[in-house]
Amino acid sequence: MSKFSLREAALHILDQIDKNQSYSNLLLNHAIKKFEISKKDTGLLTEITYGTIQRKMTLDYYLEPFLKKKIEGWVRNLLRLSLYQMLYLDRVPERAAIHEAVEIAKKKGHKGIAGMVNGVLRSIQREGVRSLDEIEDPITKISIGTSHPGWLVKRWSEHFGLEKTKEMCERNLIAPIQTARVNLNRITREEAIEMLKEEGVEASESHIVPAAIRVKKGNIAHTSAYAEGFITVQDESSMLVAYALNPVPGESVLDMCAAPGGKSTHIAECLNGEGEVLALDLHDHKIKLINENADRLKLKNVKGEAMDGRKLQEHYPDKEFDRILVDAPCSGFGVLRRKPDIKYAKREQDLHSLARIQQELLASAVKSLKKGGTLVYSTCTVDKEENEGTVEKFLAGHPDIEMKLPDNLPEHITVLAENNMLQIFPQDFDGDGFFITVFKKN
Ligand SMILES: C[S@@+](CC[C@H](N)C(=O)[O-])C[C@H]1O[C@@H](n2cnc3c(N)ncnc32)[C@H](O)[C@@H]1O
Repeated sequence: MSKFSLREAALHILDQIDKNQSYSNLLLNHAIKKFEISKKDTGLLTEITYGTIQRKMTLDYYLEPFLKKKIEGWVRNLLRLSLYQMLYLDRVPERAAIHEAVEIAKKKGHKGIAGMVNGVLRSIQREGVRSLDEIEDPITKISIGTSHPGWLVKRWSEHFGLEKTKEMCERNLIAPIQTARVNLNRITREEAIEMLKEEGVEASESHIVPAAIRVKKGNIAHTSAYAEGFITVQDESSMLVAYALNPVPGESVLDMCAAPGGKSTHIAECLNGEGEVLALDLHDHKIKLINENADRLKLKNVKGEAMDGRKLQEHYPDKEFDRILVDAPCSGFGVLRRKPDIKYAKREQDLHSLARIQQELLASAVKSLKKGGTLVYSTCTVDKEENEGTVEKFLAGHPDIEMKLPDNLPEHITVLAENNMLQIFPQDFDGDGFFITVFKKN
């Protein structure tokens, strides 16, 4: 048995995020190994860690009246994760959460800290927390109530209105369902569901995306159906991108920002072995991920190459592609349910520089697109500057480019498009927030 408890592991992850700004998902996998967390405890560790990050600002609001002085570092994180359990986890008794917190405080600090942690948590247990109704300003109320930085809530409410912003912020606190793409060249969805059932995973067909299944129980990443390449873990919104690109067997396709290869492999599946996908990303270690994914799925027509997409013509001066996907680097605000730390790490000025890179990538892509070819621009974010803004600037500089409504998406998705641009919100159908636009070169 590990000599570290799962709450110590959770605390370690929270501290690492503060110190190194590392990503929670990577840290979690690392901590499970480092602290030898059992399979049984992994679920609770994930819930406590993600939940505490998700609700950090709300927890701080509740803690504030009980703190006599400013507390930072590991002690604040310990208070946050303990309060999270007390307020949001029915299956953890309050006294167990407090007892564990005091034990950790004794082990990591000294008697004084343990006494303070005990005092704060017991007072909250006795007196309860203050109401969010004390906050009058509506933006601040959403910001504190759903733990999204004030500048982001303000920006979103200017872009989408207060109601939609509130809905999105609330939805961002709910864990997403696990979905997978079935490699329809090899098996049907029914067969995939049957295979998974034999391995203890319960899944059903998605009514949103034709290749998708939704998991109700179990983890598909540990099944042989996954290991042998029958399925790929992918969000439903993300799957829509390859549909929008609509590649036809025999074509040559460029995926300009491809790692870890979720969409490159989907495109290759659509090509059914006829045609090629050139999958670029910046560094060799990322290309390795694309190649591993393609190998697992037994796809022979994906070629990974480390390259800055903005320098494509230096490497391939004469090559032209039938279809190009620019699934651009972005702020990632559509995936806050999976990567909650992003909302605190990003600053507003980061979005301006991302928008510049997105425009440069599109400008490079279009140079290598055949006449009559299709270009798709997508992001996993919900932001007008990076999405509509980037598209408008791109169109203004490229009179030979025309935007069109994606014509290969299910109708219940196409209706969400406005001015031919598709912005999916996490509350639309439980998929990630995504933006998809299709262009034609005349
Ligand atoms: C949204 S992710 C791509 C996800 C991928 N399409 C998938 O579905 O698995 C964006 C990727 O763009 C890459 N990237 C950033 N700047 C780039 C550039 N100048 N050229 C090529 N790739 C770039 C990042 O390394 C990152 O892997």
